[in-house]
Amino acid sequence: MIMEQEQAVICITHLPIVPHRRDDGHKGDYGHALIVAGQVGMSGAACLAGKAALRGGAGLVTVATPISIQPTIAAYEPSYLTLGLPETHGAIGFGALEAIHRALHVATAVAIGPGLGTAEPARQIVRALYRSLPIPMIIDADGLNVLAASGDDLTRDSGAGARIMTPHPGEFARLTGETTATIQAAREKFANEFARRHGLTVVLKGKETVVTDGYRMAINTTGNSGMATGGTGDVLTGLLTALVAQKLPPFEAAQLAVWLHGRAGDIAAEKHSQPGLIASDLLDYLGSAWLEIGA
Ligand SMILES: NC(=O)C1=CN([C@@H]2O[C@H](COP(=O)(O)OP(=O)(O)OC[C@H]3O[C@@H](n4cnc5c(N)ncnc54)[C@H](OP(=O)(O)O)[C@@H]3O)[C@@H](O)[C@H]2O)[C@@H](O)CC1
Ligand SMILES: Nc1ncnc2c1ncn2[C@@H]1O[C@H](COP(=O)(O)OP(=O)(O)O)[C@@H](O)[C@H]1O
Repeated sequence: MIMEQEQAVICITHLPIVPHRRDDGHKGDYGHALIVAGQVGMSGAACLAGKAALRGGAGLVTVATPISIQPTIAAYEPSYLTLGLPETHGAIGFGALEAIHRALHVATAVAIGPGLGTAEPARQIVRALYRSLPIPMIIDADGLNVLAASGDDLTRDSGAGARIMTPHPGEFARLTGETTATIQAAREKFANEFARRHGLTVVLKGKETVVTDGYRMAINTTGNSGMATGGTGDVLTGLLTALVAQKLPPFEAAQLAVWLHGRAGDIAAEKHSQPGLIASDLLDYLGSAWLEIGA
């Protein structure tokens, strides 16, 4: 198999270096994560991603969301900022792109997609940001679904920043045009080929999450089936965005994020059982996972 000749698959047991926090550090040193997420009925996705970005160590986190759910999201966690976006039928509207652009001057990484919906404004906004945003961007959930609907056109402008996609197998099937079963039968191969062809980092989620930039590949060793519950992917998106906002390179940030996320899931399962695990439990145990690796 070509992949085996070109690269060794490594298990994530040797983690990248944890972002250093200087004794005299201040919040401006640890990046500003901007999370564009949520619609009416899916405010939870934005809350989970926003709080996970805080637990990932970002100095500042802003959750940008349709204005009608901004108060709900703000009430969930006082430690992040919120930005109310123009909306249509409870999901982001066309005017949101301008508002996001105004917020971008402070951001060091952006995530888009959790709970966002797939209506036309979301499609146009995701595509526009994907194509040209000069800073790193994490694309998840509905962000991936709207890009999948663009067919094979995943080209970007020359000044565009790094892109990291975090599909579950169903989303990756939509992106590639394969069936979920086909993807699952050769996860490393499909993730590697896609990442290389489009010049981005892919985090193909599920048991033994695959992380690849098309040249290097790592397989995660943490996590459990209790994490197969709504919202755990939104937590990963926020955590990963925080690490990228702190200037970790995408491949390293993705390895560290999936390891910490899975480890928080394993600790949560020890405390609450696998069936009893819910996504917000991961937020409670991310700190314990960080401590295990000396942070
Ligand atoms: N609290 C909140 O606000 C929450 C909000 N959320 C938000 O909801 C939005 C929709 O996201 P979603 O993942 O629920 O739906 P979607 O991608 O359309 O999947 C539908 C189909 O895809 C497949 N499939 C899914 N997973 C698979 C897997 N691992 N492996 C294989 N196949 C898999 C599966 O197809 P099947 O296997 O049934 O044929 C399934 O029926 C999104 O914006 C998200 O952020 C959620 O995060 C929940 C908490
Ligand atoms: N059986 C499993 N073993 C390990 N990790 C899992 C398992 N099932 C789900 N996960 C993890 O849980 C998360 C689920 O994300 P996702 O499918 O996007 O859910 P959601 O859209 O509800 O947030 C991923 O990080 C995935 O790797």
